[in-house]
Amino acid sequence: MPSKQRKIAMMGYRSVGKSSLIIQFVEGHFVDSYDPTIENTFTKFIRLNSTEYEVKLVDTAGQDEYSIFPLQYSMDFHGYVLVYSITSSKSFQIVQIIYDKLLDMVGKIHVPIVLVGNKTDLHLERKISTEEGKRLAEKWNAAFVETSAKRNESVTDMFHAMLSEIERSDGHMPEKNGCIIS
Ligand SMILES: Nc1nc2c(ncn2[C@@H]2O[C@H](COP(=O)(O)OP(=O)(O)OP(=O)(O)O)[C@@H](O)[C@H]2O)c(=O)[nH]1
Repeated sequence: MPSKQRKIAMMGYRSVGKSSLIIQFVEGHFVDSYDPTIENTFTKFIRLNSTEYEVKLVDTAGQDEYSIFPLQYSMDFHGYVLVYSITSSKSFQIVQIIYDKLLDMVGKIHVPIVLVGNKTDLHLERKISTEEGKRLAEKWNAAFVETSAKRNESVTDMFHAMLSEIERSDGHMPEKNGCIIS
């Protein structure tokens, strides 16, 4: 069987770790330096639940409250990973603004989304509790994962959760009562 093609956008405030999560997942290492992204696309083949996927991950430029939702990300995407850093309240606000704009632009009631709280290794600097993240994901009917790109914690789970959300919205998986990995 040919592999299923999936196109996923990574969105969120600046410096929350979008590129680091993708690079950890695709290349298996952590980049300590910070190089702001304009746009990059990565491809990875994954086997999950006996299905072969060709996953295209689009790493987008960090957004803020003033950014206009880029039109090109409202079409042809199967799912969205919305990332904040658990050390940044601002990034948690921004992810909610991005969500509202995304729903307006896509024009569908349900969009497959995984909410990701990254940088769990920085627990002494934590500003957003796991509970707050979970509550927001429940409100959106999205999956929720806390990750550390640095320590490679739950990074694979997070991308698998994204593929499962997409299958679910295609009607290929049972309805869930909140998919939470933390
Ligand atoms: N401690 C820690 N640092 C991280 C983690 N993930 C990313 N970083 C660091 O955070 C900084 C920003 O990471 P990026 O992956 O470039 O963030 P980004 O969201 O792609 O940034 P933009 O391109 O500006 O949107 C870098 O210095 C990373 O090394 C993590 O899990 N833990």
